[in-house]
Amino acid sequence: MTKPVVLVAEELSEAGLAVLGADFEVRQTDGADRSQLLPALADVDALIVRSATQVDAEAIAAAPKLRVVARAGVGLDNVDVEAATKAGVMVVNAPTSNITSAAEHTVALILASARNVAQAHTALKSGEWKRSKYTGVELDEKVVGILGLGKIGQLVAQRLQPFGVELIAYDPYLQPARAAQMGVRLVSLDELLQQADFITVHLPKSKETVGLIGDRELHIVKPTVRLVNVARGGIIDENALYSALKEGRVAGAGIDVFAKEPCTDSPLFEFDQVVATPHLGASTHEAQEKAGTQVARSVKLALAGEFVPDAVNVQGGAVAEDVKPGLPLTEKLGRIFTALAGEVATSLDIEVRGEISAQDVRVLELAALKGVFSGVVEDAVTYVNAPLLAKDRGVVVELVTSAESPDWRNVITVRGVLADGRTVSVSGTLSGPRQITKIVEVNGYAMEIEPTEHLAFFTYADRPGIVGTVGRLLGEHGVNIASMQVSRDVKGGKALIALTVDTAIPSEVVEQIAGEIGADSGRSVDLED
Ligand SMILES: NC(=O)C1=CN([C@@H]2O[C@H](COP(=O)(O)OP(=O)(O)OC[C@H]3O[C@@H](n4cnc5c(N)ncnc54)[C@H](O)[C@@H]3O)[C@@H](O)[C@H]2O)C=CC1
Ligand SMILES: O=C(O)C(=O)COP(=O)(O)O
Repeated sequence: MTKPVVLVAEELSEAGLAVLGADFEVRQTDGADRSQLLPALADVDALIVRSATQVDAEAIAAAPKLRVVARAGVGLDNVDVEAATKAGVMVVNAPTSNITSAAEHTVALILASARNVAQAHTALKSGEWKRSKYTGVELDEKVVGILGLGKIGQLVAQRLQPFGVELIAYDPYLQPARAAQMGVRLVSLDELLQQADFITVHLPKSKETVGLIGDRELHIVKPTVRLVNVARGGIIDENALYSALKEGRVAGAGIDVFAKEPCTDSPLFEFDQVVATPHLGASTHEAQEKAGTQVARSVKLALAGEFVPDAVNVQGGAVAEDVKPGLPLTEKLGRIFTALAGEVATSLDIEVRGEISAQDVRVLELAALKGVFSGVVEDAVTYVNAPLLAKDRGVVVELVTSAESPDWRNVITVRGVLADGRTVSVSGTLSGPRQITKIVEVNGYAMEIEPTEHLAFFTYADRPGIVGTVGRLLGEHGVNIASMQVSRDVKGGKALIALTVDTAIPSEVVEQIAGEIGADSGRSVDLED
Protein backbone atom coordinates (compact mmCIF):
# COMPACT_ATOMS: atom_id res chain seq x y z
CA MET A 1 0.00 0.00 0.00
CA THR A 2 1.30 3.48 -0.80
CA LYS A 3 1.88 5.71 2.18
CA PRO A 4 -0.02 8.98 2.53
CA VAL A 5 2.13 11.92 1.48
CA VAL A 6 2.76 14.77 3.93
CA LEU A 7 4.29 17.89 2.41
CA VAL A 8 6.26 19.94 4.91
CA ALA A 9 6.47 23.39 3.35
CA GLU A 10 8.37 25.14 6.14
CA GLU A 11 10.81 24.17 8.85
CA LEU A 12 9.25 21.63 11.19
CA SER A 13 10.91 20.44 14.41
CA GLU A 14 12.65 17.06 14.50
CA ALA A 15 10.19 16.06 17.19
CA GLY A 16 7.30 16.76 14.82
CA LEU A 17 8.88 14.72 12.05
CA ALA A 18 9.44 11.93 14.56
CA VAL A 19 5.73 11.89 15.46
CA LEU A 20 4.88 11.45 11.78
CA GLY A 21 7.16 8.42 11.80
CA ALA A 22 7.45 5.84 9.10
CA ASP A 23 3.75 5.59 8.24
CA PHE A 24 3.95 8.59 5.91
CA GLU A 25 6.02 9.68 2.98
CA VAL A 26 7.33 13.03 4.17
CA ARG A 27 8.41 15.46 1.47
CA GLN A 28 9.89 18.91 1.92
CA THR A 29 9.47 22.01 -0.18
CA ASP A 30 9.89 25.77 0.17
CA GLY A 31 6.32 26.96 0.66
CA ALA A 32 7.28 30.61 0.18
CA ASP A 33 8.32 29.80 -3.40
CA ARG A 34 5.11 29.38 -5.44
CA SER A 35 6.91 27.74 -8.34
CA GLN A 36 8.00 24.97 -5.97
CA LEU A 37 4.86 24.81 -3.87
CA LEU A 38 2.14 24.48 -6.53
CA PRO A 39 3.56 21.48 -8.41
CA ALA A 40 4.57 19.84 -5.13
CA LEU A 41 0.93 19.87 -4.01
CA ALA A 42 -0.29 17.65 -6.86
CA ASP A 43 -0.47 14.37 -4.97
CA VAL A 44 -0.21 15.28 -1.29
CA ASP A 45 -2.62 14.19 1.42
CA ALA A 46 -1.47 16.67 4.04
CA LEU A 47 0.31 20.01 4.06
CA ILE A 48 2.20 21.43 7.04
CA VAL A 49 3.05 25.15 7.04
CA ARG A 50 4.05 28.05 9.29
CA SER A 51 3.45 31.70 8.42
CA ALA A 52 5.42 32.04 5.19
CA THR A 53 3.30 29.78 2.97
CA GLN A 54 0.17 31.24 1.40
CA VAL A 55 -2.41 28.45 1.42
CA ASP A 56 -4.91 30.27 -0.78
CA ALA A 57 -7.66 29.00 -3.09
CA GLU A 58 -5.12 28.48 -5.88
CA ALA A 59 -2.92 26.30 -3.68
CA ILE A 60 -5.91 24.28 -2.49
CA ALA A 61 -7.10 23.76 -6.07
CA ALA A 62 -3.60 22.53 -6.95
CA ALA A 63 -3.95 19.76 -4.36
CA PRO A 64 -6.83 17.47 -5.39
CA LYS A 65 -5.96 14.79 -2.81
CA LEU A 66 -5.42 17.20 0.06
CA ARG A 67 -7.28 16.27 3.26
CA VAL A 68 -5.66 18.45 5.90
CA VAL A 69 -3.72 21.70 6.14
CA ALA A 70 -1.84 21.98 9.41
CA ARG A 71 -0.49 25.30 10.62
CA ALA A 72 2.39 24.69 13.05
CA GLY A 73 1.52 27.75 15.11
CA VAL A 74 -1.38 30.08 15.87
CA GLY A 75 -2.18 32.60 13.12
CA LEU A 76 -4.29 31.35 10.21
CA ASP A 77 -4.27 34.57 8.21
CA ASN A 78 -2.15 32.81 5.55
CA VAL A 79 -4.69 30.00 5.10
CA ASP A 80 -7.94 30.46 3.14
CA VAL A 81 -10.07 28.49 5.57
CA GLU A 82 -13.24 29.06 3.54
CA ALA A 83 -11.72 27.64 0.35
CA ALA A 84 -10.39 24.68 2.32
CA THR A 85 -13.80 24.00 3.84
CA LYS A 86 -15.49 24.02 0.45
CA ALA A 87 -12.95 21.50 -0.79
CA GLY A 88 -13.56 19.28 2.26
CA VAL A 89 -10.09 19.99 3.57
CA MET A 90 -9.65 20.16 7.31
CA VAL A 91 -7.60 23.03 8.69
CA VAL A 92 -5.85 22.65 12.03
CA ASN A 93 -3.48 24.82 13.99
CA ALA A 94 -1.53 24.42 17.21
CA PRO A 95 -3.33 27.10 19.20
CA THR A 96 -1.30 27.04 22.40
CA SER A 97 2.06 25.82 21.12
CA ASN A 98 3.87 29.14 20.89
CA ILE A 99 1.84 31.51 23.05
CA THR A 100 4.34 31.51 25.91
CA SER A 101 7.15 32.26 23.48
CA ALA A 102 5.14 35.06 21.86
CA ALA A 103 4.32 36.55 25.28
CA GLU A 104 7.95 36.37 26.41
CA HIS A 105 9.11 37.99 23.16
CA THR A 106 6.60 40.77 23.73
CA VAL A 107 8.03 41.41 27.19
CA ALA A 108 11.51 41.37 25.65
CA LEU A 109 10.53 44.03 23.11
CA ILE A 110 8.75 46.17 25.73
CA LEU A 111 11.86 46.15 27.93
CA ALA A 112 14.21 46.57 24.96
CA SER A 113 12.20 49.59 23.86
CA ALA A 114 12.02 51.06 27.37
CA ARG A 115 15.77 50.74 27.90
CA ASN A 116 17.13 51.18 24.36
CA VAL A 117 18.86 47.83 24.61
CA ALA A 118 19.30 47.23 20.88
CA GLN A 119 20.44 50.74 20.03
CA ALA A 120 22.93 50.92 22.90
CA HIS A 121 24.21 47.47 22.00
CA THR A 122 24.82 48.44 18.38
CA ALA A 123 26.48 51.71 19.39
CA LEU A 124 28.72 50.09 21.96
CA LYS A 125 29.84 47.35 19.60
CA SER A 126 30.83 50.00 17.12
CA GLY A 127 33.01 51.65 19.72
CA GLU A 128 30.67 54.27 21.27
CA TRP A 129 30.32 54.50 25.05
CA LYS A 130 27.16 56.61 25.23
CA ARG A 131 25.21 56.62 28.49
CA SER A 132 22.98 59.70 28.57
CA LYS A 133 21.81 59.18 24.99
CA TYR A 134 20.33 55.85 25.95
CA THR A 135 18.59 56.90 29.13
CA GLY A 136 15.35 54.96 29.27
CA VAL A 137 12.11 54.77 31.24
CA GLU A 138 10.89 52.43 33.98
CA LEU A 139 7.84 50.23 33.68
CA ASP A 140 6.99 50.72 37.33
CA GLU A 141 3.75 52.70 37.77
CA LYS A 142 3.26 53.00 34.03
CA VAL A 143 0.04 52.12 32.21
CA VAL A 144 0.26 49.21 29.81
CA GLY A 145 -2.55 48.92 27.27
CA ILE A 146 -3.18 45.50 25.79
CA LEU A 147 -5.08 45.30 22.51
CA GLY A 148 -6.70 41.87 22.46
CA LEU A 149 -6.79 40.12 25.82
CA GLY A 150 -6.80 36.60 24.40
CA LYS A 151 -4.35 33.80 25.04
CA ILE A 152 -1.17 35.78 24.43
CA GLY A 153 -2.55 39.08 25.76
CA GLN A 154 -3.36 37.35 29.04
CA LEU A 155 0.09 35.78 29.34
CA VAL A 156 1.62 39.20 28.72
CA ALA A 157 -0.60 40.71 31.45
CA GLN A 158 0.49 38.02 33.94
CA ARG A 159 4.14 38.54 33.12
CA LEU A 160 4.02 42.33 33.40
CA GLN A 161 2.11 42.45 36.68
CA PRO A 162 5.22 42.02 38.87
CA PHE A 163 6.74 45.11 37.23
CA GLY A 164 4.22 47.25 39.09
CA VAL A 165 2.32 48.41 36.01
CA GLU A 166 -1.34 49.32 35.73
CA LEU A 167 -2.96 47.06 33.14
CA ILE A 168 -5.77 48.16 30.85
CA ALA A 169 -7.10 46.35 27.79
CA TYR A 170 -9.39 46.80 24.82
CA ASP A 171 -11.23 43.60 23.91
CA PRO A 172 -14.97 43.95 23.25
CA TYR A 173 -15.36 40.16 23.17
CA LEU A 174 -14.31 39.64 26.77
CA GLN A 175 -16.40 40.03 29.92
CA PRO A 176 -15.12 42.85 32.16
CA ALA A 177 -15.39 40.50 35.17
CA ARG A 178 -13.04 38.00 33.53
CA ALA A 179 -10.53 40.78 32.82
CA ALA A 180 -10.87 42.04 36.39
CA GLN A 181 -9.98 38.57 37.70
CA MET A 182 -6.69 38.96 35.86
CA GLY A 183 -6.14 42.41 37.32
CA VAL A 184 -6.91 44.11 34.01
CA ARG A 185 -9.41 46.95 33.50
CA LEU A 186 -11.30 46.85 30.22
CA VAL A 187 -11.58 50.22 28.51
CA SER A 188 -12.60 51.58 25.13
CA LEU A 189 -10.04 51.77 22.33
CA ASP A 190 -9.73 55.55 22.65
CA GLU A 191 -9.33 55.41 26.43
CA LEU A 192 -6.55 52.89 25.99
CA LEU A 193 -4.84 55.03 23.37
CA GLN A 194 -5.05 58.13 25.55
CA GLN A 195 -3.94 56.53 28.82
CA ALA A 196 -1.27 54.00 27.91
CA ASP A 197 2.48 54.48 28.24
CA PHE A 198 3.03 51.18 26.46
CA ILE A 199 0.65 49.63 23.95
CA THR A 200 1.01 46.02 22.94
CA VAL A 201 -1.02 44.37 20.19
CA HIS A 202 -2.33 40.79 20.49
CA LEU A 203 -5.17 40.71 17.98
CA PRO A 204 -5.81 38.28 15.17
CA LYS A 205 -5.36 39.77 11.71
CA SER A 206 -8.82 40.29 10.23
CA LYS A 207 -10.78 42.81 8.15
CA GLU A 208 -11.71 44.48 11.43
CA THR A 209 -8.22 44.70 12.86
CA VAL A 210 -6.08 45.66 9.86
CA GLY A 211 -5.22 49.32 10.32
CA LEU A 212 -6.97 49.43 13.72
CA ILE A 213 -4.09 51.61 14.88
CA GLY A 214 -3.93 54.17 12.08
CA ASP A 215 -3.40 57.87 11.65
CA ARG A 216 -6.37 58.99 13.80
CA GLU A 217 -5.36 56.67 16.63
CA LEU A 218 -1.72 57.75 16.57
CA HIS A 219 -2.83 61.37 16.94
CA ILE A 220 -4.47 60.71 20.31
CA VAL A 221 -1.75 58.65 21.99
CA LYS A 222 0.70 60.15 24.51
CA PRO A 223 3.87 61.35 22.72
CA THR A 224 5.84 59.23 25.20
CA VAL A 225 4.05 56.03 24.21
CA ARG A 226 5.94 52.96 23.05
CA LEU A 227 4.12 50.54 20.77
CA VAL A 228 4.84 46.85 20.46
CA ASN A 229 3.47 44.49 17.82
CA VAL A 230 4.13 40.78 18.10
CA ALA A 231 0.75 39.92 16.53
CA ARG A 232 0.50 40.67 12.82
CA GLY A 233 1.90 43.32 10.53
CA GLY A 234 -0.60 45.89 9.35
CA ILE A 235 -2.70 45.95 12.53
CA ILE A 236 -0.60 49.01 13.32
CA ASP A 237 -0.58 50.86 10.00
CA GLU A 238 3.08 51.10 9.05
CA ASN A 239 2.77 54.43 7.20
CA ALA A 240 0.87 56.00 10.08
CA LEU A 241 3.49 54.75 12.53
CA TYR A 242 6.24 56.13 10.32
CA SER A 243 4.67 59.61 10.35
CA ALA A 244 4.01 59.47 14.08
CA LEU A 245 7.64 58.55 14.81
CA LYS A 246 8.87 61.20 12.41
CA GLU A 247 6.70 63.88 14.02
CA GLY A 248 7.55 62.81 17.56
CA ARG A 249 3.98 61.71 18.34
CA VAL A 250 5.26 58.26 19.39
CA ALA A 251 8.44 57.68 21.42
CA GLY A 252 9.37 54.24 20.20
CA ALA A 253 8.27 50.91 18.83
CA GLY A 254 9.13 47.23 19.09
CA ILE A 255 8.11 45.43 15.92
CA ASP A 256 8.25 41.70 15.27
CA VAL A 257 5.80 41.47 12.37
CA PHE A 258 5.36 43.32 9.10
CA ALA A 259 2.56 43.88 6.61
CA LYS A 260 4.64 42.11 4.00
CA GLU A 261 7.13 39.46 5.02
CA PRO A 262 9.98 38.83 4.67
CA CYS A 263 10.77 42.51 5.21
CA THR A 264 14.34 43.74 5.16
CA ASP A 265 13.90 47.34 4.06
CA SER A 266 11.07 48.88 6.07
CA PRO A 267 11.13 52.69 6.23
CA LEU A 268 10.64 52.15 9.98
CA PHE A 269 14.22 50.89 10.20
CA GLU A 270 15.50 54.44 9.74
CA PHE A 271 14.47 55.27 13.32
CA ASP A 272 16.91 54.57 16.12
CA GLN A 273 13.96 54.24 18.47
CA VAL A 274 12.50 51.28 16.57
CA VAL A 275 13.66 47.87 17.70
CA ALA A 276 12.78 45.16 15.22
CA THR A 277 12.96 41.38 14.96
CA PRO A 278 12.20 39.19 11.93
CA HIS A 279 8.96 37.52 13.12
CA LEU A 280 10.69 35.71 15.98
CA GLY A 281 7.74 35.53 18.40
CA ALA A 282 7.38 31.78 18.00
CA SER A 283 11.00 31.02 17.31
CA THR A 284 12.09 29.11 20.38
CA HIS A 285 13.07 25.47 20.60
CA GLU A 286 10.23 24.85 23.02
CA ALA A 287 7.52 26.45 20.90
CA GLN A 288 8.70 24.74 17.74
CA GLU A 289 8.81 21.37 19.44
CA LYS A 290 5.26 21.85 20.71
CA ALA A 291 3.95 23.21 17.40
CA GLY A 292 5.61 20.43 15.41
CA THR A 293 4.42 17.58 17.58
CA GLN A 294 0.90 18.99 17.96
CA VAL A 295 0.32 19.38 14.23
CA ALA A 296 1.95 16.07 13.43
CA ARG A 297 -0.50 14.37 15.81
CA SER A 298 -3.40 16.23 14.23
CA VAL A 299 -2.26 15.22 10.72
CA LYS A 300 -2.13 11.57 11.80
CA LEU A 301 -5.61 11.76 13.29
CA ALA A 302 -7.01 13.57 10.27
CA LEU A 303 -5.55 11.11 7.77
CA ALA A 304 -6.86 8.23 9.85
CA GLY A 305 -10.31 9.79 9.50
CA GLU A 306 -10.50 10.37 13.23
CA PHE A 307 -11.78 13.38 15.08
CA VAL A 308 -9.22 16.17 15.43
CA PRO A 309 -9.68 18.39 18.48
CA ASP A 310 -7.61 21.26 17.05
CA ALA A 311 -9.51 21.44 13.75
CA VAL A 312 -10.77 24.97 13.12
CA ASN A 313 -13.26 24.44 10.29
CA VAL A 314 -15.11 21.57 11.84
CA GLN A 315 -16.51 21.32 15.32
CA GLY A 316 -13.41 21.37 17.48
CA GLY A 317 -12.65 21.21 21.14
CA ALA A 318 -12.15 18.12 23.16
CA VAL A 319 -14.58 15.31 22.49
CA ALA A 320 -15.69 13.78 25.79
CA GLU A 321 -14.23 10.32 26.39
CA ASP A 322 -17.75 8.86 26.58
CA VAL A 323 -18.62 10.33 23.18
CA LYS A 324 -15.48 9.23 21.27
CA PRO A 325 -16.48 5.57 20.79
CA GLY A 326 -19.78 6.85 19.41
CA LEU A 327 -18.02 8.42 16.40
CA PRO A 328 -17.22 5.24 14.39
CA LEU A 329 -20.56 3.73 15.43
CA THR A 330 -22.54 6.75 14.26
CA GLU A 331 -20.64 6.90 10.99
CA LYS A 332 -21.55 3.24 10.40
CA LEU A 333 -25.18 4.00 11.20
CA GLY A 334 -25.08 6.73 8.56
CA ARG A 335 -23.69 4.30 5.99
CA ILE A 336 -26.27 1.64 6.87
CA PHE A 337 -28.98 4.29 6.62
CA THR A 338 -27.96 5.18 3.07
CA ALA A 339 -27.75 1.53 2.05
CA LEU A 340 -31.24 0.89 3.45
CA ALA A 341 -32.72 4.05 1.95
CA GLY A 342 -31.12 3.66 -1.46
CA GLU A 343 -31.57 7.40 -1.98
CA VAL A 344 -30.92 10.74 -0.30
CA ALA A 345 -33.38 11.59 2.48
CA THR A 346 -35.25 14.88 2.53
CA SER A 347 -34.73 15.21 6.26
CA LEU A 348 -32.52 13.50 8.79
CA ASP A 349 -32.76 13.26 12.55
CA ILE A 350 -29.72 12.22 14.49
CA GLU A 351 -31.08 11.15 17.84
CA VAL A 352 -28.81 10.64 20.85
CA ARG A 353 -30.51 9.13 23.86
CA GLY A 354 -29.25 8.11 27.29
CA GLU A 355 -26.36 9.14 29.50
CA ILE A 356 -24.09 10.55 26.77
CA SER A 357 -26.75 13.08 25.83
CA ALA A 358 -25.53 15.09 28.85
CA GLN A 359 -22.27 15.71 26.96
CA ASP A 360 -21.62 17.89 23.93
CA VAL A 361 -22.60 15.39 21.22
CA ARG A 362 -22.77 17.72 18.21
CA VAL A 363 -19.84 15.89 16.69
CA LEU A 364 -22.06 12.80 16.36
CA GLU A 365 -24.20 14.71 13.87
CA LEU A 366 -21.07 15.24 11.75
CA ALA A 367 -20.16 11.56 12.03
CA ALA A 368 -23.66 10.54 10.92
CA LEU A 369 -23.55 12.88 7.92
CA LYS A 370 -20.08 11.64 7.00
CA GLY A 371 -21.48 8.11 6.94
CA VAL A 372 -24.67 9.06 5.11
CA PHE A 373 -22.82 10.75 2.24
CA SER A 374 -19.83 8.40 2.04
CA GLY A 375 -21.53 6.09 -0.41
CA VAL A 376 -23.26 8.88 -2.28
CA VAL A 377 -20.74 11.32 -3.65
CA GLU A 378 -17.61 10.72 -5.66
CA ASP A 379 -15.43 13.00 -3.56
CA ALA A 380 -13.99 12.08 -0.21
CA VAL A 381 -16.50 12.92 2.51
CA THR A 382 -15.02 14.38 5.65
CA TYR A 383 -16.20 15.91 8.90
CA VAL A 384 -15.53 19.19 7.15
CA ASN A 385 -17.64 18.99 4.01
CA ALA A 386 -20.36 16.56 5.17
CA PRO A 387 -22.61 19.37 6.49
CA LEU A 388 -22.10 21.28 3.23
CA LEU A 389 -23.09 18.20 1.21
CA ALA A 390 -26.32 17.94 3.24
CA LYS A 391 -27.01 21.64 2.78
CA ASP A 392 -26.34 21.51 -0.98
CA ARG A 393 -28.83 18.66 -1.33
CA GLY A 394 -31.44 20.47 0.72
CA VAL A 395 -31.41 17.83 3.47
CA VAL A 396 -32.79 19.26 6.69
CA VAL A 397 -30.67 17.89 9.52
CA GLU A 398 -31.58 17.95 13.18
CA LEU A 399 -29.76 16.70 16.24
CA VAL A 400 -32.14 15.52 18.93
CA THR A 401 -30.97 14.58 22.41
CA SER A 402 -32.81 13.03 25.31
CA ALA A 403 -31.70 11.63 28.65
CA GLU A 404 -34.41 8.94 28.39
CA SER A 405 -33.33 5.59 26.97
CA PRO A 406 -35.51 2.76 28.27
CA ASP A 407 -33.70 -0.24 26.77
CA TRP A 408 -30.05 0.75 26.52
CA ARG A 409 -27.72 2.99 28.45
CA ASN A 410 -27.07 4.94 25.24
CA VAL A 411 -28.71 4.71 21.84
CA ILE A 412 -27.87 6.64 18.69
CA THR A 413 -30.41 6.65 15.87
CA VAL A 414 -30.14 7.92 12.31
CA ARG A 415 -33.67 8.39 11.03
CA GLY A 416 -34.69 9.96 7.74
CA VAL A 417 -37.75 10.66 5.68
CA LEU A 418 -37.49 9.83 1.99
CA ALA A 419 -39.06 11.72 -0.90
CA ASP A 420 -42.06 9.33 -1.00
CA GLY A 421 -42.72 9.82 2.74
CA ARG A 422 -41.24 6.50 3.89
CA THR A 423 -39.18 6.58 7.07
CA VAL A 424 -35.92 4.66 7.34
CA SER A 425 -34.11 4.30 10.63
CA VAL A 426 -31.20 2.51 12.18
CA SER A 427 -30.04 2.59 15.79
CA GLY A 428 -26.90 1.46 17.51
CA THR A 429 -25.50 1.24 20.98
CA LEU A 430 -22.19 0.81 22.75
CA SER A 431 -22.37 -1.78 25.46
CA GLY A 432 -20.25 -3.16 28.24
CA PRO A 433 -16.85 -2.08 29.53
CA ARG A 434 -15.27 -2.86 26.15
CA GLN A 435 -17.78 -0.61 24.43
CA ILE A 436 -18.88 -3.27 21.93
CA THR A 437 -20.98 -1.68 19.22
CA LYS A 438 -24.30 -3.20 18.22
CA ILE A 439 -27.10 -2.38 15.84
CA VAL A 440 -30.24 -2.57 17.95
CA GLU A 441 -32.95 -1.37 15.59
CA VAL A 442 -33.63 -1.20 11.86
CA ASN A 443 -36.83 0.37 10.51
CA GLY A 444 -38.56 -0.19 13.85
CA TYR A 445 -37.50 -3.85 14.24
CA ALA A 446 -35.53 -4.64 17.40
CA MET A 447 -32.38 -6.71 17.02
CA GLU A 448 -28.86 -7.10 18.34
CA ILE A 449 -26.18 -7.56 15.70
CA GLU A 450 -22.63 -6.39 15.37
CA PRO A 451 -21.97 -3.87 12.59
CA THR A 452 -19.37 -6.10 10.91
CA GLU A 453 -18.03 -5.45 7.41
CA HIS A 454 -20.85 -7.12 5.48
CA LEU A 455 -24.49 -6.97 6.47
CA ALA A 456 -27.81 -7.65 4.78
CA PHE A 457 -31.43 -6.94 5.66
CA PHE A 458 -34.61 -8.41 4.17
CA THR A 459 -38.18 -7.45 5.10
CA TYR A 460 -40.91 -9.93 4.20
CA ALA A 461 -44.24 -11.42 5.29
CA ASP A 462 -43.63 -13.57 8.39
CA ARG A 463 -44.04 -17.29 7.56
CA PRO A 464 -42.10 -20.52 7.99
CA GLY A 465 -39.19 -21.62 5.79
CA ILE A 466 -37.65 -18.23 5.05
CA VAL A 467 -34.50 -18.65 7.13
CA GLY A 468 -33.77 -21.91 5.33
CA THR A 469 -34.24 -20.34 1.90
CA VAL A 470 -31.92 -17.42 2.71
CA GLY A 471 -29.28 -19.78 4.13
CA ARG A 472 -29.47 -22.10 1.12
CA LEU A 473 -29.15 -19.32 -1.46
CA LEU A 474 -26.20 -17.70 0.28
CA GLY A 475 -24.56 -21.12 0.63
CA GLU A 476 -25.00 -21.78 -3.08
CA HIS A 477 -23.10 -18.56 -3.79
CA GLY A 478 -20.33 -19.34 -1.33
CA VAL A 479 -21.31 -16.63 1.17
CA ASN A 480 -20.76 -17.76 4.75
CA ILE A 481 -23.24 -16.49 7.35
CA ALA A 482 -21.65 -15.27 10.59
CA SER A 483 -24.93 -14.48 12.35
CA MET A 484 -28.61 -14.22 11.53
CA GLN A 485 -31.52 -12.74 13.45
CA VAL A 486 -35.20 -12.61 12.76
CA SER A 487 -37.31 -9.85 14.23
CA ARG A 488 -41.00 -9.32 13.66
CA ASP A 489 -43.72 -6.92 14.69
CA VAL A 490 -46.50 -9.47 15.30
CA LYS A 491 -46.81 -13.17 14.62
CA GLY A 492 -47.67 -13.57 10.95
CA GLY A 493 -47.06 -9.86 10.34
CA LYS A 494 -43.95 -8.32 8.82
CA ALA A 495 -40.53 -9.72 9.69
CA LEU A 496 -36.99 -8.57 9.16
CA ILE A 497 -33.95 -10.81 8.75
CA ALA A 498 -30.63 -9.22 9.67
CA LEU A 499 -27.49 -11.06 8.60
CA THR A 500 -23.81 -10.62 9.08
CA VAL A 501 -21.76 -12.45 6.48
CA ASP A 502 -18.06 -13.02 5.85
CA THR A 503 -17.89 -11.65 2.32
CA ALA A 504 -19.83 -9.08 0.32
CA ILE A 505 -23.08 -10.43 -1.15
CA PRO A 506 -23.22 -9.68 -4.88
CA SER A 507 -26.21 -7.50 -5.74
CA GLU A 508 -27.73 -10.12 -8.04
CA VAL A 509 -27.72 -12.58 -5.12
CA VAL A 510 -29.48 -10.01 -2.93
CA GLU A 511 -32.08 -9.63 -5.70
CA GLN A 512 -32.45 -13.40 -6.09
CA ILE A 513 -33.02 -13.86 -2.35
CA ALA A 514 -35.48 -10.98 -2.23
CA GLY A 515 -37.32 -12.49 -5.22
CA GLU A 516 -37.52 -16.02 -3.80
CA ILE A 517 -38.77 -14.96 -0.35
CA GLY A 518 -41.04 -12.26 -1.78
CA ALA A 519 -39.25 -9.58 0.22
CA ASP A 520 -40.57 -6.00 0.29
CA SER A 521 -36.99 -4.92 0.45
CA GLY A 522 -33.58 -6.53 0.42
CA ARG A 523 -30.43 -4.54 1.03
CA SER A 524 -26.79 -5.42 1.56
CA VAL A 525 -24.39 -3.08 3.32
CA ASP A 526 -20.61 -3.17 3.04
CA LEU A 527 -18.88 -1.17 5.73
CA GLU A 528 -15.24 -1.76 4.89
CA ASP A 529 -13.32 1.30 3.63
N1 LIG B 1 4.85 37.00 16.36
C1 LIG B 1 4.63 35.71 16.43
O1 LIG B 1 5.52 34.91 16.15
C2 LIG B 1 3.32 35.20 16.88
C3 LIG B 1 2.18 35.91 16.63
N2 LIG B 1 0.96 35.43 17.01
C4 LIG B 1 -0.20 36.26 16.75
O2 LIG B 1 -0.67 36.80 17.97
C5 LIG B 1 -2.04 37.16 17.83
C6 LIG B 1 -2.85 36.76 19.06
O3 LIG B 1 -2.84 35.37 19.24
P1 LIG B 1 -3.70 34.67 20.41
O4 LIG B 1 -3.54 35.43 21.68
O5 LIG B 1 -3.34 33.26 20.41
O6 LIG B 1 -5.16 34.89 19.85
P2 LIG B 1 -6.54 34.81 20.65
O7 LIG B 1 -7.56 34.50 19.64
O8 LIG B 1 -6.40 33.92 21.83
O9 LIG B 1 -6.75 36.29 21.19
C7 LIG B 1 -7.15 37.34 20.38
C8 LIG B 1 -8.01 38.29 21.21
O10 LIG B 1 -8.32 39.40 20.40
C9 LIG B 1 -9.68 39.76 20.62
N3 LIG B 1 -10.20 40.44 19.44
C10 LIG B 1 -10.54 39.89 18.24
N4 LIG B 1 -10.95 40.87 17.40
C11 LIG B 1 -10.86 42.03 18.07
C12 LIG B 1 -11.14 43.38 17.73
N5 LIG B 1 -11.56 43.72 16.51
N6 LIG B 1 -10.92 44.32 18.66
C13 LIG B 1 -10.46 44.00 19.87
N7 LIG B 1 -10.21 42.74 20.28
C14 LIG B 1 -10.39 41.77 19.38
C15 LIG B 1 -10.37 38.45 20.90
O11 LIG B 1 -11.54 38.65 21.65
C16 LIG B 1 -9.31 37.69 21.67
O12 LIG B 1 -9.48 37.84 23.07
C17 LIG B 1 -2.49 36.50 16.52
O13 LIG B 1 -2.47 37.48 15.51
C18 LIG B 1 -1.40 35.51 16.22
O14 LIG B 1 -1.31 35.24 14.87
C19 LIG B 1 0.85 34.24 17.67
C20 LIG B 1 1.95 33.50 17.95
C21 LIG B 1 3.28 33.92 17.57
O1 LIG C 1 1.89 31.22 15.29
C1 LIG C 1 1.85 32.37 14.82
O2 LIG C 1 0.79 33.01 14.68
C2 LIG C 1 3.07 33.01 14.41
O3 LIG C 1 3.04 34.16 14.04
C3 LIG C 1 4.31 32.23 14.35
O4 LIG C 1 4.70 32.19 13.00
P1 LIG C 1 5.85 31.20 12.55
O5 LIG C 1 5.36 29.80 12.82
O6 LIG C 1 7.05 31.51 13.38
O7 LIG C 1 6.05 31.45 11.09
